[in-house]
Amino acid sequence: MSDPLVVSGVAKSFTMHLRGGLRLPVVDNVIFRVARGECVVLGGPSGAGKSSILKMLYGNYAVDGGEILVTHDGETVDLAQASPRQVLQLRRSVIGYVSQFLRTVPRVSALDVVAEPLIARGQDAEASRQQASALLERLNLPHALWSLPPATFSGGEQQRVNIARGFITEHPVLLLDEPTASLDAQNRRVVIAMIEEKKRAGTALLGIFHDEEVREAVADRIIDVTAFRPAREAA
Ligand SMILES: Nc1ncnc2c1ncn2[C@@H]1O[C@H](COP(=O)(O)OP(=O)(O)OP(=O)(O)O)[C@@H](O)[C@H]1O
Repeated sequence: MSDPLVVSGVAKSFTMHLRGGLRLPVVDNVIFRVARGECVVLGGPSGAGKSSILKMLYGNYAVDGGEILVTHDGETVDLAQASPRQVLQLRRSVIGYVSQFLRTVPRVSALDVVAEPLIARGQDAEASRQQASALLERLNLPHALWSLPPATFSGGEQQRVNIARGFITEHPVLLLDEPTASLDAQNRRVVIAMIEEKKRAGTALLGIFHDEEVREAVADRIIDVTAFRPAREAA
């Protein structure tokens, strides 16, 4: 059976249009795979390209070349070549993403922000809210906040809403961009346990974790992204 995520030969550079079209190569020949039930961590210093790789794998950044093969139910799609419509389909059913910061929607309660991905997939609204409640409870979000829009929440509270929203579905591939950066030790431990459960359920996880304790606890493998540093072009 193919691994859910196979990346090969991926390259990315940014073109700075406001600086006379200056080209900034970020990564080149990115190559790795993530198996079911495995948590692979992207490591390397600030600016090495870790977030850029995650964003390419979620279809937020276009790639300059290479393949991002995503396999689910025996069907393989090259996300690097996928149409916007295919990317949206993949996000709905195959690739989940916990970004570093929650994108808040005015007037939508924390509970509904968390339940929404299940409701969007056709699950009964009440059952979805119950699942959302269980996750918010587990992540120690005070009950008083559940009915409020998260825009005014603290960084750590928003991050816990974001984690609950990302973990509520059963996407076979889950991308995590520093999900524990604003959390206290108790909630970091909750997230570690939630990641372990996803692994046992067969999810392929790929994440960035600056917190060493979390990284050591969850990582099956650490990939040093500096291995994909592009050869600098002659000035
Ligand atoms: N949208 C963008 N436009 C221009 N340059 C960008 C863009 N996104 C990232 N970069 C550049 O790409 C390089 C890699 O950034 P990236 O955020 O992927 O690094 P990182 O390894 O995740 O860093 P950190 O650990 O600090 O989050 C940086 O030099 C950054 O300035």
